[in-house]
Amino acid sequence: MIKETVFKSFDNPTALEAQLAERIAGALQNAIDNRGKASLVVSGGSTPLKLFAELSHKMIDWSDVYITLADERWVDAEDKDSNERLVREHLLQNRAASAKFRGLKNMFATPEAGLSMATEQLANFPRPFDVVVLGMGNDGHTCSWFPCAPEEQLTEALETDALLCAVHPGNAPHARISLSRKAVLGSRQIYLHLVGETKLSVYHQALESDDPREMPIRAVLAQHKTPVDVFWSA
Ligand SMILES: O=C(O)[C@H](O)[C@@H](O)[C@H](O)[C@H](O)COP(=O)(O)O
Repeated sequence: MIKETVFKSFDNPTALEAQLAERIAGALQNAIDNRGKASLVVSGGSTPLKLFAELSHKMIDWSDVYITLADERWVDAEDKDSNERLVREHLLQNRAASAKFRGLKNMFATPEAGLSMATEQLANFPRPFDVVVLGMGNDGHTCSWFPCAPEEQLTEALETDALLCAVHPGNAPHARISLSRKAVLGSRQIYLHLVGETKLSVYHQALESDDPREMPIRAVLAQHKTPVDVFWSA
């Protein structure tokens, strides 16, 4: 059984997005005030789009904010499945247009071949990351730590000291590049952003054991090093 930390519940996604955007913007500006720059890691998928839009209007010093992704599908940045495309279209808009975004996809043919270049792209990011926003799939994956990936790839994602890893999920489209567990936990604050009853029951199932191979989100929930606040809305 995993001991739950902070769980915030909202009646609707709009209320959640307003509060989470406020929290993230506050943390980023605080980092800039204290350390001169800030870093933000966001997830792709469908859940965070309105959060991105809300954040993009916040009045903070966006030109001092470095943004990257928790994971990326190995597709071109214009592809409909690209997480970078989502970030460009929904987050790097309005006031946030001046943020420094570095994506994870590059010109190499595979994520394995592109790992070093992607790692170099993140070299000047403030670490630990100030804020990491994660999503969760209905199979209990987060980032691209898929339970259906070959065992050695999941082991690598969960155990490597490297920043990034390559994953080929068995049951999800596209090869992926993903932050490792160590990279994600190397942050000041993690938010887990969940919407809907299905995600709530998957989350409760995740809390029942600490075996991350079955449900890799447990690798984030079953630790005490980095604070994880769960933001859930109906
Ligand atoms: O590229 C991705 O797919 C993500 O980064 C992934 O980890 C996502 O956060 C979850 O799959 C939830 O996705 P939804 O928000 O679409 O449910």
